[in-house]
Amino acid sequence: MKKITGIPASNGIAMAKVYHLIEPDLTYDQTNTNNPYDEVHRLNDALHVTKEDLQAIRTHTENTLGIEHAEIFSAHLLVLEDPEFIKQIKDKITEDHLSAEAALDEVSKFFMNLFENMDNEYMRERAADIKDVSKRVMAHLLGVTLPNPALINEEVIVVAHDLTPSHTAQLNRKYVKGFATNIGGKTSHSAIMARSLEIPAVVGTKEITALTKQGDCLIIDGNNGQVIINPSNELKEIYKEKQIAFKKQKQIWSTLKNEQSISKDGIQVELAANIGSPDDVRAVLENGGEGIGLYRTEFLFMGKSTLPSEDEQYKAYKTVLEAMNGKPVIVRTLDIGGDKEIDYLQLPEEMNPFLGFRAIRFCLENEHIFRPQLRALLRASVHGNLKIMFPMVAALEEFRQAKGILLEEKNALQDEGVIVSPSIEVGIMVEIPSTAVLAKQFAKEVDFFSIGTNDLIQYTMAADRMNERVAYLYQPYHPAILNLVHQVIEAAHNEGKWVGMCGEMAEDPLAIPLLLGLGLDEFSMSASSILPARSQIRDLSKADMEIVAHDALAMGTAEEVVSLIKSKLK
Ligand SMILES: C=C(OP(=O)(O)O)C(=O)O
Ligand SMILES: [Mg+2]
Repeated sequence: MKKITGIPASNGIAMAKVYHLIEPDLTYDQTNTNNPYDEVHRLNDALHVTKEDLQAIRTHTENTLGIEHAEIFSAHLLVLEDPEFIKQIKDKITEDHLSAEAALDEVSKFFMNLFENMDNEYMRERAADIKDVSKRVMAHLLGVTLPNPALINEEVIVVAHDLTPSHTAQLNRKYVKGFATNIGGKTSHSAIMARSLEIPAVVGTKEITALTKQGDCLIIDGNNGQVIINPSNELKEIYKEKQIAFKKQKQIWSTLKNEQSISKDGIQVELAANIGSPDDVRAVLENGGEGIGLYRTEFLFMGKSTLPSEDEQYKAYKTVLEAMNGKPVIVRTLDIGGDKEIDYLQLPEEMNPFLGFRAIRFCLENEHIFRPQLRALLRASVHGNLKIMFPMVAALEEFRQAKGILLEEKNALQDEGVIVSPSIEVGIMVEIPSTAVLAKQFAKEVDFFSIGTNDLIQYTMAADRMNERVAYLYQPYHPAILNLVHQVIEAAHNEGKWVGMCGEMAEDPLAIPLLLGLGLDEFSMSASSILPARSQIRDLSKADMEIVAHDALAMGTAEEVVSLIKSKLK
């Protein structure tokens, strides 16, 4: 038995077998061969088993996650069956006497290069398919096993160095009972995903992959970050009790499902949810969400091999708007970059991806991707209460340009006779310090702000949100952050605009009293945090919290702020 501690990322307790989601080393030594015949034979075998793997994954994915998620594997099968691709690999073996591994590597790199440089989006996307298929064939040639998260069919806790959003998109909630990762923080996407799937997670453990092996028994406590490897029977019993207690607490919270989010002294706020796909709406409604405060649309673009069409997007937005039945739904336009990669877009690697070509910067330069998304949103707007939000806005010109494109598309649709809602609010995320500092000027032009503290904290403190070594500097309660939040709320209220927060800070029980005191109008969080937050707010007096917040703004360190809140919450 061994205990380690990581960063608690999603509430709840899980106990199950370890499933290692670890990418193996695919480097090879042998580059030449004296037996081309044997090498071709090895290649044929590897192609054959890869095909069987892909067919099995496709069927399983289709049955568990739906046909849309399975499409990517059909595209991969097409690559595998491409006669030209296979012929060239075999020629390299028979004519140049390369080993099967070297021949596969050379030919797939050649085709990837060719497709990446084509002036055709569709062909560029094929490069990502080739990369994926070659990886599978290579693994078979080397006799190593690639993880296939889509094939999990028993209860497990996924253990990984990190979980990419495309990995998490393939996970089946029925079987995956929790995550534990080496790296990441509370606001890394694996953590956010765990919360939206409502499964316990502990991230940033540094060494969980090294300390466990496939099939070990694991307990993770997402409430305090504890991870126990191969626990004693006694400890298993203790944790079973804890699981029961947590369930009971959830039942008490559930009585607040249809209640208002109103403080002890009668001030009402809105408790909304962050979602990543239409499937998440069910949990929002079950947890008494009063709206969607952030729909992260990038997940529509991930876990597949091509861009989603305008119609596909329209259907997703319409589904969410209809399901929310007139409650506000804030849809954020595509926010890729940073840790959110989309393979088929083939974006060049950057030295500092979090400071690079991402989100609104990418969309404004790729109108062929931005405009269809805006059209899909405008068309869907008649099905509910839509608000559109632009991510990572650093300068007023970006907002003006994005809004200009939105208006052009609105006019174009109306000219085509399409009805568009006349009352769509258009706002921005405040997640870059320049925008928080200039909130007064922005507030004259936007309809609302939603503060994205996940990024605002990392940019203000210059501390990567993914890096557990600088996690000590990633301080939501730092007076610098509180002063920025205060400034944004004041600027908006002076212009009669409202302010929400969709960063993870909005669900933090220590931050909620301060945010209420600072006058935040809307708190958007993972669905499972809504009821505990409602319970907390109903016990707080806004007038008292205004005094606490005022004192906190004048403090010098996060530690002082935390002691202040703790003393007031006793
Ligand atoms: C909500 C935010 O956006 P994301 O976590 O998707 O970057 C944020 O930055 O706070
Ligand atoms: Mg962000």
